[in-house]
Amino acid sequence: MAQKLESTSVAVVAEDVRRTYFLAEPVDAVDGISLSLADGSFTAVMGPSGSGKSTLLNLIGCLDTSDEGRIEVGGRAVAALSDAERARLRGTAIGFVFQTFDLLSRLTAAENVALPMVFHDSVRENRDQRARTLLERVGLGDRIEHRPSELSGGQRQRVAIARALANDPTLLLADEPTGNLDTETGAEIMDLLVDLNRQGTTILLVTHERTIAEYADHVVHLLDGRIESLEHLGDARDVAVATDDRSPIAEGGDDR
Ligand SMILES: Nc1ncnc2c1ncn2[C@@H]1O[C@H](COP(=O)(O)OP(=O)(O)OP(=O)(O)O)[C@@H](O)[C@H]1O
Repeated sequence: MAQKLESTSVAVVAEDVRRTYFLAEPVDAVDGISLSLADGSFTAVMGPSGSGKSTLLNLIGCLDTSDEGRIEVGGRAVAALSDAERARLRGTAIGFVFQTFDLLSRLTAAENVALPMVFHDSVRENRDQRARTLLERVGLGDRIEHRPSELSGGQRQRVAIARALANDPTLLLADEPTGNLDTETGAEIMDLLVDLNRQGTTILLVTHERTIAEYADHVVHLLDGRIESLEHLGDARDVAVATDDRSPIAEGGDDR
């Protein structure tokens, strides 16, 4: 088992990460979390409201910075990066999908998807072509010129996923991506995420729904900003998630 872990490349490492918010009184939103996600893994983060799920995701996604501890994404320690380097890492290696889709309402689906490519490819034709390809990949080849208001919730989330893939990230972070969708549409979005994961994208997803978490291979349960437990689902055989000592968390599956 240890051998398998050593041979697995790691997409994300968090070591004793802490984030405290100071309002009326200090809140330890993330209170010493250590975690390592293997390349190509699919992990869900669950926990009650306020347990630190979104804060953890935002720290890993370089949308926020930790007060203590170390986070590495794709082998790069994010604290050591300048603001510009961190923005570049966020814009190239990481894709984000949010509950509220966050599309620009005046832009078409293709324009929304092409937007993050502006800084990476100066040729408009290339961007347009890639946006079309990505929209086809998420099953929206016939909705390329539609604006968000002309799309269903599930279609909007597909556009958001295509946009998250714009710069070919290795890590996809999804915060309650099915939270605004009915059960059936949510299941379609999860099938799409499973497909992307099978094609190699590492996925870290926040959800409060057990049925959604069960699409992942691993579940991290948070409570009060700490990891309460880790769970390996189905036939997840690799030790894709490990805590501080990087040792296997559970009977990881060699004998399942
Ligand atoms: N910007 C902020 N300023 C102050 N406190 C914050 C801020 N963001 C989060 N918190 C607090 O940090 C704690 C963790 O919040 P977080 O949003 O990470 O929880 P969560 O598990 O994602 O919750 P939910 O399931 O309700 O979205 C909560 O107590 C919250 O009130």
